[in-house]
Amino acid sequence: MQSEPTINSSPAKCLLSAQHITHNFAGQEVLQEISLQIHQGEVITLIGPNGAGKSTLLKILLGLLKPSNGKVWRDKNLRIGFMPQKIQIDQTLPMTVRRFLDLAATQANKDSIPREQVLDDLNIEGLLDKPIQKISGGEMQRVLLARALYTQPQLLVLDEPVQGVDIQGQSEIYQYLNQIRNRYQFGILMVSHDLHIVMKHTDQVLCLNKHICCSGHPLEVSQSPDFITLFGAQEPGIAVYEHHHNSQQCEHSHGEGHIHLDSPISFAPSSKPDKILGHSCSDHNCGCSDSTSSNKS
Ligand SMILES: Nc1ncnc2c1ncn2[C@@H]1O[C@H](COP(=O)(O)OP(=O)(O)OP(=O)(O)O)[C@@H](O)[C@H]1O
Repeated sequence: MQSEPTINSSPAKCLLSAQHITHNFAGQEVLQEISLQIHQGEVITLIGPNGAGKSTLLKILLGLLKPSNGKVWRDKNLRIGFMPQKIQIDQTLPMTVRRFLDLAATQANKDSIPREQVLDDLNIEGLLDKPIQKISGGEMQRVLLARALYTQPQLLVLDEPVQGVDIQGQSEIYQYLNQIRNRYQFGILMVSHDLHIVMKHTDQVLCLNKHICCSGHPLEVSQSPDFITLFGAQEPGIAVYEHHHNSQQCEHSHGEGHIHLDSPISFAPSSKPDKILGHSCSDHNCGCSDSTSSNKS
């Protein structure tokens, strides 16, 4: 049984819950009986091979796709910042990065991350007046992340956020996500193929191959036979992040007065992003079981 995520020893608020999601495309089953929950301040990473159903599951959780069966519940008025895997923009559309970001901007509130800070943190100021079609793949990832943050999210949903980013940039993005999660208590759900970096910056790993093969703390998942079958054993030199809890307080997930930021991350102009690239909660009651939106078909 998973322990409840805590912020200052109080159970963290559930942001989203999916129960028994199944999905078929033209009669072919691509998701089977998926259940999960995401809480405030929690990072869940979805891993799985190509075609495992990761993007399909995200679309269902976001409400962009109706599942063939199952229910998705979202907290009332939940603001979700979504970073898609890729985005198609017409080459002839006259659109600067600034305009692209402003289209996503919503009214700031006292708990939200300031837009100027997002631009500064992600080192985007120098890109603002460029046509969006002219920026590099790695720059685009930073712009897409900034766009997701401009929506003042309570939940960030990131589909392969480091795709196309160089190794240093990948590490910077994951560290940055970790910092802002600690500071603003977002929930984060992300898809990644990058196992050992992800392991360091996630609370729960959910390993998907149409169904949930294994899930839980990164250390447990990395030793699970199902995980090893899918991804192979982790090399001895790869350190898996250990996240220590006790029943009273979480060392890493903190509310006011308990913020532990790592050293500030800077996305150095010299780092030229180039071409590179949970748990199953069915047994874990977070109080979200009252489903308000049934998508049963
Ligand atoms: N709109 C669609 N119509 C029919 N089949 C689809 C559709 N979208 C996805 N699929 C199929 O569903 C399966 C899961 O696709 P999905 O994109 O969710 O996988 P994924 O885990 O995100 O893969 P990847 O790691 O390659 O991005 C694949 O077999 C894919 O071909």
